[in-house]
Amino acid sequence: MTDYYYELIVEPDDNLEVFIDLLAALTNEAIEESDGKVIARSEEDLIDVKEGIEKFSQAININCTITLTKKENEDWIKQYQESVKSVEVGKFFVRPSWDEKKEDKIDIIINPALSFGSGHHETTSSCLEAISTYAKENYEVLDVGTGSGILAIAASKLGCKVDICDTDEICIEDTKSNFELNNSNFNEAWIGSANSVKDKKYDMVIANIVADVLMFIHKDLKKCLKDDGILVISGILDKHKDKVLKKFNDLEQLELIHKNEWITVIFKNRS
Ligand SMILES: C[S@@+](CC[C@H](N)C(=O)[O-])C[C@H]1O[C@@H](n2cnc3c(N)ncnc32)[C@H](O)[C@@H]1O
Repeated sequence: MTDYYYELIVEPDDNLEVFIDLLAALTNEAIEESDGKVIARSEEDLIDVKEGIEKFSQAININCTITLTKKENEDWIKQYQESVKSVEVGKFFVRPSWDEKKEDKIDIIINPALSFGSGHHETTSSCLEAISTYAKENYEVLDVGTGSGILAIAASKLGCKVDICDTDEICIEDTKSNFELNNSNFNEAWIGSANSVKDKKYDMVIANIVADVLMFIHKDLKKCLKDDGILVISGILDKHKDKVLKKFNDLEQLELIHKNEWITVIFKNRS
């Protein structure tokens, strides 16, 4: 990338379309139309293009304001990368791959992508806290609605054996890539939800979805818990807290984490 680029702004009093066609013909760069102006930007100096347009506007007798400015080139990729922040939560340090890891924390790499779960959202960070506190080595864990896979990766880095599911196929693909990126392993992955679990029972089930879906799949979540298994549910706006707690009152509430308007609840199955 060069240190500078050139911006040519052409503002005719009339017949803008003709000037758009001319500018498109005179330069290989993408051009932009905005508020009666046509703009070209290039790392070339565009002086010849400017002169060509001046001659043309004189020839067809249309008054045209033409400005050519040399501008400093920004490093957009660097700026974008700097806008994606790492986040420290519980035992974990979640970072994009271009940031340094933190020595005293468990490293999780998540690069920005379409799937939900960068660690910044209150619901994800509360679940990471819950995993920090309640997940134990060799636990069988199911992550329902895995998104980017962040929670499953966190559990796997604590020595748990994780299964993952999401109704969105893209999330399953993203999660698989993120496991690779983190040199971690999962056990089983499927497109779908907790109702696909047949006889398996888990030490811990995590579901960061939304209140109505959690209530809808309540029986499926409970069914795949071991007798004293831990259930973490999140994605619940505090205005839905009472109805969700009522639905899940067949489990013992261990903890409720409140972050801004979001709540996360940790339950223990009643044997
Ligand atoms: C809020 S994101 C959570 C992502 C990640 N687990 C986290 O904590 O950041 C919710 C995810 O649940 C998935 N989802 C929605 N309904 C679901 C259902 N009934 N069963 C499984 N996954 C579901 C969505 O596709 C989405 O990826």
